[in-house]
Amino acid sequence: MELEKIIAQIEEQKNLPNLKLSIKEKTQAFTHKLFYTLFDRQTPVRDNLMELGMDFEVLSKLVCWEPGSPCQEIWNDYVQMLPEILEKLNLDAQAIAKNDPAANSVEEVYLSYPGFFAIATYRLSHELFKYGLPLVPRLMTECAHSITGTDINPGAKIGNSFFIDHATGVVIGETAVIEDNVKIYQGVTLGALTVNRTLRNKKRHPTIKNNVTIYANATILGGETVIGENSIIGGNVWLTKSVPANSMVSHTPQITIKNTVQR
Ligand SMILES: CC(=O)OC[C@H](N)C(=O)O
Repeated sequence: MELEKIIAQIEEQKNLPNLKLSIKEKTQAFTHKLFYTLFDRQTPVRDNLMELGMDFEVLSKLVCWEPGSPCQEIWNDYVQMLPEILEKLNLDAQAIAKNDPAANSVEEVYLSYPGFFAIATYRLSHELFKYGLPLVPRLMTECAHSITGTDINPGAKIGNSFFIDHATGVVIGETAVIEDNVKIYQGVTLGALTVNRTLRNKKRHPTIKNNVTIYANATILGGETVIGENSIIGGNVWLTKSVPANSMVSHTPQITIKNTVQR
């Protein structure tokens, strides 16, 4: 094929108004700068907030191409929300430090816990999601996903003192609701029963009530599935229906152990 034709073909398939990879790169930089502003002692808060405001202006010009969609004016309201978000994040960090015997200090939690970075990014993105800002909240949590392996949709609703330990492979869907003091471990999925476009904007991910613990690799599916408060969901459980408060749910596989020498 002639070079001119190849170029025309590639240009044609990129003919989508929002297909600008700079949006992704700028959102990643914005997410990291926000985290540094909130948690790095050596980062000057005043200067960084100014810079973030300018970064946000650039970003919002890139994503707000539909007339009437909310844009730059969000920033001032968002800054007003930061103390409340910070308070919630401190509760998350305390929940980790309080529950995990491997945590030596709260600094260690802020610096090293992938679950904390994922929750922080989720909480910071959820506010922008609530304002209706296109693309940016989703790209923020995707930035955390690529670093931590934890995929939390910015639309999920998550209460106070949320603890994700180890974090790799956790998936929390867009319409999941998680109440307070919930603990989850690596590989947990809070997902939809079926993936079907007609379920768009419908509640399709589970509700997890207060004080529930969900151990590694448990999969809980469905918008009507409610895990009652104080319940414990064991590792590898596959659950598609509700369980009442104070339930202990376990998966009991048969494991056979034989001596390889005696047989
Ligand atoms: C987490 C999950 O269920 O994902 C499936 C699909 N993306 C949905 O949101 O329904």
